[in-house]
Amino acid sequence: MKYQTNRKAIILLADGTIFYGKAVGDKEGTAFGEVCFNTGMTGYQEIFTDPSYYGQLMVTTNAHIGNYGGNNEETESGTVKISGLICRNFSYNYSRTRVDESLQSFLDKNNLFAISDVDTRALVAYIRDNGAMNAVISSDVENIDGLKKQLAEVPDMNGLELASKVSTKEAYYFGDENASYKVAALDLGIKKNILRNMASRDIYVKVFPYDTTFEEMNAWNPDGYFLSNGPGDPDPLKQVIQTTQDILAADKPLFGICLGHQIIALANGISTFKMHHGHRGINHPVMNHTSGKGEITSQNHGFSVNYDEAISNTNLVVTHQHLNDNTVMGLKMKDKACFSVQYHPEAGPGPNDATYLFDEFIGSMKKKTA
Ligand SMILES: NC(=O)CC[C@H](N)C(=O)O
Repeated sequence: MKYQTNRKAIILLADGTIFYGKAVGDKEGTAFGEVCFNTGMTGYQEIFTDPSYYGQLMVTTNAHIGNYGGNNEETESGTVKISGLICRNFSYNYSRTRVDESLQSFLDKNNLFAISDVDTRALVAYIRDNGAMNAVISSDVENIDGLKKQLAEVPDMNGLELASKVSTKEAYYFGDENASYKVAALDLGIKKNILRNMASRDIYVKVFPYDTTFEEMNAWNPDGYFLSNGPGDPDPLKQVIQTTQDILAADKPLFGICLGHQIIALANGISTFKMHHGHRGINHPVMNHTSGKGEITSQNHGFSVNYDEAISNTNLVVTHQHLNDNTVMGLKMKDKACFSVQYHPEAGPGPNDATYLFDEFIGSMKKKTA
């Protein structure tokens, strides 16, 4: 096993700024995407496999990545979804009892190009000041002009539809078919832990491709509907917005997480916008206006729901807000069994403050079936 790398690599940002690093495993490679950062101290495998990160270059702010290896159960989907990894110290060495392989071998299997030895603090400070932007990471350090040309062709995240890239092609089932509740989940890039959370609460889930209509899902006769998380801009997902409006018109219980939350806002005529650099980490503070308590939450989003439009919309109330910047974190419709959150109640980085939302979803289905 190797413990260090010597191959030079660069990060070239769309505005021309360059940072330097080294190619993990001495690999040659080039990867494009929107550069974003996650502040979680743990959970790197969950981050790398979260479909919501599809097409993004991930900067991890924790100084060490890979030191507890890789575990096949700690994934949010079957494959790595980030387009490239940027870190400070990549641990070729690892130590843990429940380990299946090194992080390097996990990333190699997934053909992920990663670079280490980067001044990630300077890079993150730069993104925080200048905003999220497209970038390229590459070992082809002599080819700056060529990389610049290719980078100019990478589409902007604003307006980009990506759910179709990660959604299942065929419907599938999750959980016990004799469970008390049946939920139809629209897969916009669903995380496995959402399915695990529902199955452990007596829910049998049927996961449908992102472009399934309400009629097709309703034919299975579910007790409730779920709109998942997922990558990209929510606004171009016109068919999903229509399906959501049809679910609401039929007065069925509906729960949405992250991209699903943004879709519920759009279905109510509230717009979304691209944030300056987004929220990605495992300790984001949120105010729950119903309980009056703060919650520590996991977040991963680069778009947000327009607060002024949400607060003046007569169909719904803003139930949760981010305590750092007051952005909309939760919505509830006044006369329908429909609610949503921008954060990830299913994530389990330590605090489990928000898992009560799955119980509330069951409560809303109980009322409907009673
Ligand atoms: N985790 C998610 O579902 C992310 C939603 C959306 N792609 C955003 O970046 O805001």
